[in-house]
Parts: sequence; C-alpha cells; structure tokens
Amino acid sequence: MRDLAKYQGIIPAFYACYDENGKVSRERTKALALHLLKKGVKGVYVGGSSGECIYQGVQERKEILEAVMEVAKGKMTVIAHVACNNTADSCELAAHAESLGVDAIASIPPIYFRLPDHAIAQYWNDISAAAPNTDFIIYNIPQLAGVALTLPLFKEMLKNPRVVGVKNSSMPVQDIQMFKMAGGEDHVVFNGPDEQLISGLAMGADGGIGGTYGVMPELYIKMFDLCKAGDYTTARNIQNDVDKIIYAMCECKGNLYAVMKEIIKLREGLDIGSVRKPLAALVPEDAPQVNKCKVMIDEAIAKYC
Ligand SMILES: CC(=O)N[C@@H]([C@@H](O)[C@H](O)[C@H](O)CO)[C@@H](O)CC(=O)C(=O)O
Repeated sequence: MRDLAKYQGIIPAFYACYDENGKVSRERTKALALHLLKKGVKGVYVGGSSGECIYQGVQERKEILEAVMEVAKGKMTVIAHVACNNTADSCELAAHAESLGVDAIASIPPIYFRLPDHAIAQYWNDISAAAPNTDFIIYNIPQLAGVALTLPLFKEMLKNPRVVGVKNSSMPVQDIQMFKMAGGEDHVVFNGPDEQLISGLAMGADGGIGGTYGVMPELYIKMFDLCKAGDYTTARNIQNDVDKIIYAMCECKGNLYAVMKEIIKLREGLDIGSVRKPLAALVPEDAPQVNKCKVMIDEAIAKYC
C-alpha cells in the first residue's frame, strides 16, 4: 500500500506571481509559498489552471517550481502540473519536476486537437515515463480542457503503476465516486470544484485541490476537518458562505485570479502582481466589489475559525 496521507487535506492551486512588468517573480513566488505554508495547508498544486500555466513558457514554469520548492520541499506536499500542449515540453517539465523532488506530477489531457483515448493514454504514459520515480495524477477538467476522462481510459491508465489518482474538476460529484470506486483505497481522488468540496468529500474524495483555496485557506481547512469529524451540518454552513464569496468574486469584470490576488494584497499585504493577458486584469470599477469580497472573507473566518 502507498502512503497516501500526504494527499489527504487542503491543497491550494498556486497562483502565478508576477512583478510590475508581468514577468515571473521568484521572490514573490517564494513569499506566496511561505504564506500558504504558514496558513497550515497540506500542500500546493503548482502550475495548474489557477497558476495560469497555459500562458507561460517552459523556462518560466521551471523557474516557478524551483522557487516554490526552495520554500516547500520537505515541509508540504508539492504537486507539479507539467502538461504543455505537446509531449516533448511536457516530458521536459516532468523530468525537471522529478529532479527537484516533487511529491507528484499531474497532467491535463492534450488540448486543442480531439485525440482518441489511445493517444491520450500515450501522452500521459510518455510524461509519466519522463519522471519514473514520481507519482502521476490525472487532471480531469473537461470544462477547460475540452475532453473528459472516461472510466475506460482511467482503467487503462491504472495499468501504469505510477498513476496514483485523479484531480477531478468536473462538476458531477458522481465522477468522484466513479473514479474512487475504480481506483480503490490504494489510489486518491481530489475534489476540484471548490463550490462543492463537502459533497466531494462525502462521496469519497481524499482531499481537495482548488483555485479559491489560496484566498481563504482557513475556511477550506475548517470544512475539511469538520467533514472528517462527521459534522457536515457546520461544514455545509461554511460551504454556503464560501460559495457566496466565490459568486461575489466572479461578479467583477477582472478575471477571478486577478480578484483573488488583489484580495490577498488587501488582507495579507502580499503583492503577487496581477494576471497575464489575455486574462482580464481588474478595472477601477471592480474596487468596491473586491473590497466587499474581502470583508465577506474576514467575517466568515471570524465566524467559523
Ligand atoms: C474549472 C476550474 O478552474 N476549477 C478550479 C476550481 O478551483 C474553481 O476555480 C473554483 O471552483 C471556482 O469556480 C479547479 O478545479 C482547478 C484548479 O484549481 C487549478 O488547476 O488551478
């Protein structure tokens, strides 16, 4: 049996930390990693959707992971999303991640072209083979990647002994149950949609990886602990308040990641820049709504934590 305890908890998707010129900032990346470490999260998921990986080059993604590992290695779980829109670059990032000693690598399926399952499996197995000593996590996020992980494809991937589980960001909670049942107790499934973390945990998710965890980690840690203690009533109260905050953040004209970075600056005094085009930066008229969301987070943490 694998030691899966390192995956069982709240793992924020790490944000891209840029300087004033929109370049990757090692110092700001290290500052965010230290900030999340101090908040007591289980680990970080680096280079995913919330990390704006799609808009970064291979060298930039290596720089970000190196900076995170300088702070996090040996202190919290680090999962590195290494997928690029071609196999060669993905394998380069996978090998680099393994050389740094990450706990796991992860990958979306190939994007843009619609590929048959055997080609998707080959893509994932090639990436996994580039990091032969590292756990591999399938990243199922059909609403963004444009292709869904099917049960037959998952069963095919389970033949790869490095496959440790699925980060499931699809909205049907049933997908978590389906992949957990297929993988069994020797594999993990992460809940991806933050709006239904407690539902995913109830259906068998071992932990959660989420894009809004980083702006209010205290609330997700509390929900996780309450669910593990069987207090789903209180957990649901927190989930409802968290969802109100997510909906409120999504009302801004600026992209959600830009909103959350601004809230972190307002609440924690930590400046990690804005978002990279073509993602939309905040506009001046977003300021009142951003501040409203900050207050909602302050109040929820004061109420529950
Ligand atoms: C579609 C999407 O982006 N889903 C997010 C959620 O955390 C999402 O941001 C949250 O539920 C708010 O809608 C994650 O599942 C993905 C994620 O955290 C990441 O890879 O950064």
